[in-house]
Amino acid sequence: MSDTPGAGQRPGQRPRRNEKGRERNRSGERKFSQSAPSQRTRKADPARLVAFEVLRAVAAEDAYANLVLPVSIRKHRLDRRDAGFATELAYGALRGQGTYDAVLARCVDRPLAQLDPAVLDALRIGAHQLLGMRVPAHAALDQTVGLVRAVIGAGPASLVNAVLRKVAARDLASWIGELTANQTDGVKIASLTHSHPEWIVRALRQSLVAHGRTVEEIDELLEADNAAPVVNLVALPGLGSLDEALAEGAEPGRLAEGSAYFAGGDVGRLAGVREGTLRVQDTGSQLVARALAAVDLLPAGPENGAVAGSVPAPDAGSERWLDLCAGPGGKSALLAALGRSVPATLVANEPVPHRAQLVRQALRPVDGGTWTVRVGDGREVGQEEPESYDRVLVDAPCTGLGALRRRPEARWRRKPADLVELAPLQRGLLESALEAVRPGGVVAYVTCSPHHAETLAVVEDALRRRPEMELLDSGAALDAVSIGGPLNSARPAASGAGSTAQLWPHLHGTDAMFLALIRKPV
Ligand SMILES: C[S@@+](CC[C@H](N)C(=O)[O-])C[C@H]1O[C@@H](n2cnc3c(N)ncnc32)[C@H](O)[C@@H]1O
Repeated sequence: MSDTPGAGQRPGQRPRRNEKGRERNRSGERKFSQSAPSQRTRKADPARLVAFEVLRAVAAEDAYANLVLPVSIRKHRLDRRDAGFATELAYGALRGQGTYDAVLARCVDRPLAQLDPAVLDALRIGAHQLLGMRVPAHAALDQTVGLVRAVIGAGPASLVNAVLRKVAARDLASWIGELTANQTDGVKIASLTHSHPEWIVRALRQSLVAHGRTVEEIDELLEADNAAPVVNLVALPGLGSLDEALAEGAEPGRLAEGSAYFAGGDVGRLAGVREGTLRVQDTGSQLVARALAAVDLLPAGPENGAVAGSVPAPDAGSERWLDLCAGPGGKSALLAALGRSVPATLVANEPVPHRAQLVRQALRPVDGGTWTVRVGDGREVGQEEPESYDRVLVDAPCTGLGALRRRPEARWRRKPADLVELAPLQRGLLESALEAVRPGGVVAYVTCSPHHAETLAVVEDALRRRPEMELLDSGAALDAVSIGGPLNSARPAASGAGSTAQLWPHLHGTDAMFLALIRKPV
């Protein structure tokens, strides 16, 4: 189905979309509207308007796309198909911004920075429909120009029309060929081809090598960042069930026990999700939490009894667990549920009050009395409660370079300076965790970034400062909780003892989670 008058649809009529939210293209050819400008679409298609609002909020208000998108979808009362189309359009335009801006720069007669930012966002939305989605060219043009006419004005609408016609003259492969024709620098080529900032391409190439992979994998890794991730679910052990999700078409997870992949749209319609016993959580996050919960401890000596303080007093024989950086509580909820059968009590620490509230909400389905939320700086816990915990998770604040596929705008917002700012915090948190863990207990240092500076460099520094600590075989610990066989994620330590582990979107279909398990000697 097309949405131009000549193809059976009146101006302003909403385009029809198929089950996946894609607009239908009867002929598959690229055609433009033959109607006079006065007859063309004057109203904004609500799905495109939603995508446009998301891009505007991201650019002008520093908003997070995943937070503003559902609000805008609700405001414009999009049905499921239109919501799918708006999501693909907004996220795709944000992810593809680097490549699309390079294309647009070839089609606009002035530097892009001199365009009205709203017009530039509309052009990005048009470019993604033309180059990244299979929207018929006439529909992409007519509807995007209609959007601009309705929300920005007639003058910009003509500019957008002229520019998008030039964009539509080639397909994406042909544009990339054109953009990279005279390039010899592999980083620049990958950056233009896969729409990542050059510094991130460079950092991810180095990360692959640092974690024992090869630089040749970079294209696959960057491609994986650009694919919309399927929603991963976890049923809290002993509390939740996958049955309803599986009945709704979810597929059983291939790597983590109790997990599933859900491509069926809004998870909020699942009762388990509403109750909090079935949670959206990346499989990589599930695996690192499970690895910490399952890894062997050494028995504490008799003099190593835990200090009470604010920690819930456990029964004799039970364990005390600490999640040092808990907000918004995804891993806390899984750990607390896993701890029920140990039994273990959990302290979930988070310094940001509204995030601490999210942790409480996440923990609500788990029996009260087995967990507490501490609101404070994790760097102080080690001194306040030395040698108090059996297992400590440090899911450190990081750049999130391993979760770019989930946060479409993040790659443009992150800066190399963030690494410098985060480094002392990451080191301070790991140091505090190593203080807080009891002899024979284990600390898991985790990031959703594979960047050398926030993974290996932090762990190697800590082990240099405390050579008595034992790096465990973190790769084997992940394999032990994998239901899909060995993950091949280990990087043996330079010292020869133990390994760190790194998961990858292009290999494991997970976020690029890093894990180092460190045991304190008895
Ligand atoms: C990567 S997130 C943790 C994600 C969480 N573990 C989950 O699975 O939902 C890092 C968290 O550390 C928190 N944080 C920042 N500074 C901190 C500090 N000084 N001490 C403890 N946590 C901190 C952030 O507010 C953020 O909520």
